[in-house]
Amino acid sequence: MKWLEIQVTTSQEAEEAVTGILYDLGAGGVVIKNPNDVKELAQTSEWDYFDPSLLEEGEEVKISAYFLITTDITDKVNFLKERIWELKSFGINVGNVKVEVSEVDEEDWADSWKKYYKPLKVGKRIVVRPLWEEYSPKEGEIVIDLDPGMAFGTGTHETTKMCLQFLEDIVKPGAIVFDVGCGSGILSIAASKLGASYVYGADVDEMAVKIARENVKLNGLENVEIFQSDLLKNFRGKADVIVANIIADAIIRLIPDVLPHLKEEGLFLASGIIKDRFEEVKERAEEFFEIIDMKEEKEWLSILMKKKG
Ligand SMILES: C[S@@+](CC[C@H](N)C(=O)[O-])C[C@H]1O[C@@H](n2cnc3c(N)ncnc32)[C@H](O)[C@@H]1O
Repeated sequence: MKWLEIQVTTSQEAEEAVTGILYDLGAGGVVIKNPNDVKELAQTSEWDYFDPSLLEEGEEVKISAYFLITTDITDKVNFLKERIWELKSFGINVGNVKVEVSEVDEEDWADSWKKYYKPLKVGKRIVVRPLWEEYSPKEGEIVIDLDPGMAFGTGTHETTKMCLQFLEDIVKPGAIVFDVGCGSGILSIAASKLGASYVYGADVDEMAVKIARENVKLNGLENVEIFQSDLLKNFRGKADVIVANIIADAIIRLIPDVLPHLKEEGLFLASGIIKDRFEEVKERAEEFFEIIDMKEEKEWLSILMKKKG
């Protein structure tokens, strides 16, 4: 299968914002090559082998986004350039920006991020282990085996990390958990390993459903069911915890449907909210929920809510 790649070379400072723009444009996948992440990983990790050539790269970040070949790429590139120009006008140093478009085979990019992806400890107990890496768990650790393929959810993104940290605290033994927008299945798998009695995870994207199912199998879990759904449409029953790590627009659309699917004392964890959109999400959420906790990393927010008293 052929894809169109838009590769943006930009500064460290603009990485998050440019990545957000590429996701907004509907990228089917985004691969970020940030030499600083690799350097940090090399210093802090305990892995036996590290490809030294990865340390030789400079400071510039390369963000590659992949689009179906049918996409009108000229419109996307023009929109991207305008938005980058806007960032500049807000005083963000975007560096020496380069935007390049090329045609690539799926196999070429679907695997290219793997060398940047190593076992990752998130929160107090969870370790996300890419399928191709060895890891010996320490006492008390919960290991999630994962091959995210082209689905979102490696555990490295702030929004996923914050969800995992929250789940560690809120998933009680025997809980029923709904994972809306499950991507690679990472949060569903985490919920199951944290003691949930049953987990339902769904994604609108067929590819994500397939990948999540494979990851559930890989982890040998029998209490996680993955299916296709637009938000909560195909979910039945009520949950103790509903987690949704999607973009702000989807969260706003989802909010009114959450309450009928939540048990009386249930918790709703909404993530993937870019700070600029917080007020909008909060206003809608507070019609139904009380915000009881929040986490913030870089420009992202995760909000924990319970039914209004
Ligand atoms: C940011 S990713 C989160 C993946 C994973 N849950 C994680 O935390 O890493 C958002 C996921 O939501 C899915 N998604 C977007 N809109 C959706 C919708 N309307 N209904 C269900 N899933 C949706 C996307 O396909 C994507 O897999």
